[in-house]
Parts: sequence; structure tokens; C-alpha cells
Amino acid sequence: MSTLFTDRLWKRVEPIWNSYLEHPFVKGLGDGTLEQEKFKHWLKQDYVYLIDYARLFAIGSAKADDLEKMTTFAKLLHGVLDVEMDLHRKYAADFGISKEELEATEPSAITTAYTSYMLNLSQRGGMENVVASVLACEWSYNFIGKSLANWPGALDDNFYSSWVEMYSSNEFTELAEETKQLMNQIAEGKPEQELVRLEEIVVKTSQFEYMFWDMVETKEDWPVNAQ
Ligand SMILES: Cc1ncc(CO)c(N)n1
Repeated sequence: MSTLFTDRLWKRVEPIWNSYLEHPFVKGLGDGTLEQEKFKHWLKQDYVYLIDYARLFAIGSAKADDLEKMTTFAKLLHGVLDVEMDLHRKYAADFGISKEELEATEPSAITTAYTSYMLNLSQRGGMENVVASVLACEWSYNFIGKSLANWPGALDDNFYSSWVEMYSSNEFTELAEETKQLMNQIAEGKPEQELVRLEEIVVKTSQFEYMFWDMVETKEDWPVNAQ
């Protein structure tokens, strides 16, 4: 029986993703101790990250080779714009931050590098580049959400319970699973050198994910504020 491509990918990314669970920001989400100013930085940066990230699914739909895959990309697009980003808008409202203010956030250097990397690959390549670009994002957040959901108190009434609920939810798990299935479907029959190329995209985006956690933990923005 041939190994699923996502099983092969898991062997490469498991150590990187396990390091997310040791990251202070992620640990703070799980045990409820995360400083709210750092979470506000994540809210704002992640909202503008998701705006460009959503464009990837629209590109994927345009490049899909059949109606079924077009529909899957459209479903994932809806999942970001209308389901996931609603979490950001609700948390922001709790902080008195409007959705207009969220949308006006200037993407940080890391946010810009990460989304530009995915958009470049997705505009230059076929739908396989789109799926490889978004896979770590969808799948690793579900991995983190489901891991934190097992932490004592993570789903109880603490400020970040909604975050853990969202990313461990059946709805988000379904989106992550659909992205994995799409990756396996597209990888089927591809030559080894193409699989190696796609694997490196998933590893690189997994490294960008870690850099994103660092950026929000340190509330990093651009190195020098232009005068
Ligand atoms: C940076 C980042 N990666 C992944 C996700 C999951 O969609 C997210 N919201 N933000």
C-alpha cells in the first residue's frame, strides 16, 4: 500500500510542530496566562495575514482542474473569511477594536514575508503549489488546537478558551482534513522530484509558522519605524 503524502510530510514536520507546543505564546494560550497585549498583536497581525491567506484559496479555485476541487477551495475560502475571522472580530470587539481598525493593521515584516512567500508560489505555480502553501497553516493550527484542548483548564472559562475551541472544533478539523485530502489527491502519481519540491514548501511554511509565533510573542513589527 502506498504511503499517503501527508504521512510522509508528518515525519518531516512533527519535530517543528511539537516545538510550537513549547513556545511561550502557545503555552500561554493553553494555560490562560498569555499577556493580553501580546494576544492583541496576534489578533491584528493574524487578521491581515488571513486576508492575504484567503486570496490563496481564490487562486486555488481558479487553477483547479475540476469542479470538485474548485468547490473545495471555495469552501476553504469561506472557512477563513466567514468562520475563522469571526473569532478575531469577536475578540477584537471585546477589546474595543473595530473590524475596520483590524483591517487597517500594517502587516509586520514576518507577516509580509510569510504571505508573500505563499502568494508568489501560488501565482507562479499550479494548484499543487497552493495546497502545499496552505497545508501547514490549516493543519498545524488544528494540531495545536487539539493538543491544547487536552490541557487542564484550556476549555474552561479562561480568556483564551474560545481560541482553543475554534482550532480544535469539528468544523476546523474538517477544513484541515479536507486540505490534507486535497494534498494527497494532488500528490498521487507525481514524480519524486516534484514531491520533494512540495515537501520543502510545507517545511518552509512550518518554519514561517514558528517565526509568526515569535513575532507575536515579542510584538515585533518592522525593524526601524520610518519617520
Ligand atoms: C499565522 C497563521 N497560521 C495559520 C492559521 C490558521 O488558519 C492562522 N490563523 N494564522
